[in-house]
Amino acid sequence: MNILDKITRDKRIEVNLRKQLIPIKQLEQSILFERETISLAKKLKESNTGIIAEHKRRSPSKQIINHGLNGFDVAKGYENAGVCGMSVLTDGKYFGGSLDDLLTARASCNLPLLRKEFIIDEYQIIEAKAYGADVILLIAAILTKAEIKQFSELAKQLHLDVLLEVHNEEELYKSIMPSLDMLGVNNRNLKTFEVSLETSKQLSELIPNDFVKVSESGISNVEAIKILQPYGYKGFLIGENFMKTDDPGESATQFINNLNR
Ligand SMILES: O=C(O)c1ccccc1NCC(=O)[C@H](O)[C@H](O)COP(=O)(O)O
Repeated sequence: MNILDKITRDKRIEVNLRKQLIPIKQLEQSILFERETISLAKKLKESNTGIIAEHKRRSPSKQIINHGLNGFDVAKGYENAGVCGMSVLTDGKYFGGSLDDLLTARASCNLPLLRKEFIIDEYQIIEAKAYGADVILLIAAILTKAEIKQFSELAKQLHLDVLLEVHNEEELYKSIMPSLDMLGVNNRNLKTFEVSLETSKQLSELIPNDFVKVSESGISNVEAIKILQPYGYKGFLIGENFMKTDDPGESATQFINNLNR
């Protein structure tokens, strides 16, 4: 059983409980459900830097990254740094995140917010909208082609952008469909947790130009971005590199300043 199998096994139990606690009708009545969303894909297309900065407290590969930060400061700091969007991990068991982290980010900034979650049920997409997200993540490795279609079409009806994440060619081929906005290549091998930019390089030419290309994980310096931009990547998802510092916003500011130099 790999880490994604374990996470999705636990997620099914969690989502079934959540559905009983807060029915869909109640989510649909939340104030944020009516909010006009902001397109991350559009922001990335218009940007020269393309940074999506993540709120990530811990992870299966690194354990604790940073537990002591105030979510408000992180979101405000990222916004002041000039990032294009913010990713908020909402999984509790493996990443120490929560939907409260998403709400805090929503209350603190006007960035497009990605709900970084292991989505296996339509309920989580409605929940994402009700808690202020603008974008959802769909992970090809844990979904069938039919689920990717069903979930991405629901997201589009709710005016949410869709970032579809792949790790290899097979996942990419099964996923390409018009209801996606961004295709993300995850550089982290989920069996070994090793990260390699080669994954992004190798898959780039197989991604049709209709989608905004995003490279995810293991990006720890500006050089990595300079290497990936010629492969057509417009978005760069960075978590640990910013979150391991005492001031992720300041770290993102310095990173973007270096990128613009
Ligand atoms: O980060 C992990 O260890 C991890 C393990 C299993 C599934 C997903 C995982 N991470 C989620 C992400 O995709 C990253 O948080 C994101 O791409 C940022 O990565 P990084 O910049 O390397 O923190």
